[in-house]
Amino acid sequence: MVQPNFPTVPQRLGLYPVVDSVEWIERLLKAGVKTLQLRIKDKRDEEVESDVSAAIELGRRFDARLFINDYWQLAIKHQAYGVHLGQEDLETADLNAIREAGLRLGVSTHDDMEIDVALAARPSYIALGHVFPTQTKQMPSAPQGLAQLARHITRLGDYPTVAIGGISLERAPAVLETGVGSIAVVSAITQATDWQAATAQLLQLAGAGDE
Ligand SMILES: Cc1ncc(COP(=O)(O)OP(=O)(O)O)c(N)n1
Ligand SMILES: Cc1ncsc1CCOP(=O)(O)O
Ligand SMILES: [Mg+2]
Repeated sequence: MVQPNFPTVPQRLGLYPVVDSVEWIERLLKAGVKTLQLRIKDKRDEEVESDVSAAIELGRRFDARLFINDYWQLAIKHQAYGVHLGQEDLETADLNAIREAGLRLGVSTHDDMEIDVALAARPSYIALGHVFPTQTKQMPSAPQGLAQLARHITRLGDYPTVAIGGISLERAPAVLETGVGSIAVVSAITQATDWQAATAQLLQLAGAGDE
């Protein structure tokens, strides 16, 4: 079986909130979250650098696994725990630079072919999505559903995996049943009427990740 060729992550990353501000990062760290992502879209590096560096600093202070979405050069510059990249991002990012800087790498996939591409890069984890319909991001493909997710998890064996897309509190147990090591969520937390209660319940279900 293929092994990561990037610094490793725990096999189970647990609850993995994906949020778009330093304020959310700080709140979630204070709530006990240990794996999380700063996902700011469509801004220039100069516009996001102070947020990226503040989030990384917070992640370090709370001894958490903070991934930066897309902005891999800033992630290297400020020494993030890791970077998350999609399939198109893989075409332009300098993976050797990310590896040599000691950052973990997560890669998005949506089907078997994209899993082949991701495995060729041997990242630290592979994200599988979108599992259910989502309002958060326009997706060009159909949701893969639980049966396909379970098939992908079986295919990937011990490789660290993350499920994403439409995962609500109600759906989380069935997603975790597939054996996936982590559930990445946006709206389940950021749109919850009580985000603290939602985070606590999701942490209870998925855990904060292995040490
Ligand atoms: C954990 C996780 N999985 C998937 C994604 C999506 O990444 P990508 O396909 O590059 O799309 P954008 O998030 O950049 O719009 C993610 N961010 N995190
Ligand atoms: C960023 C991303 N990538 C695939 S689905 C998704 C959004 C997930 O958001 P939600 O948890 O609100 O469905
Ligand atoms: Mg991306």
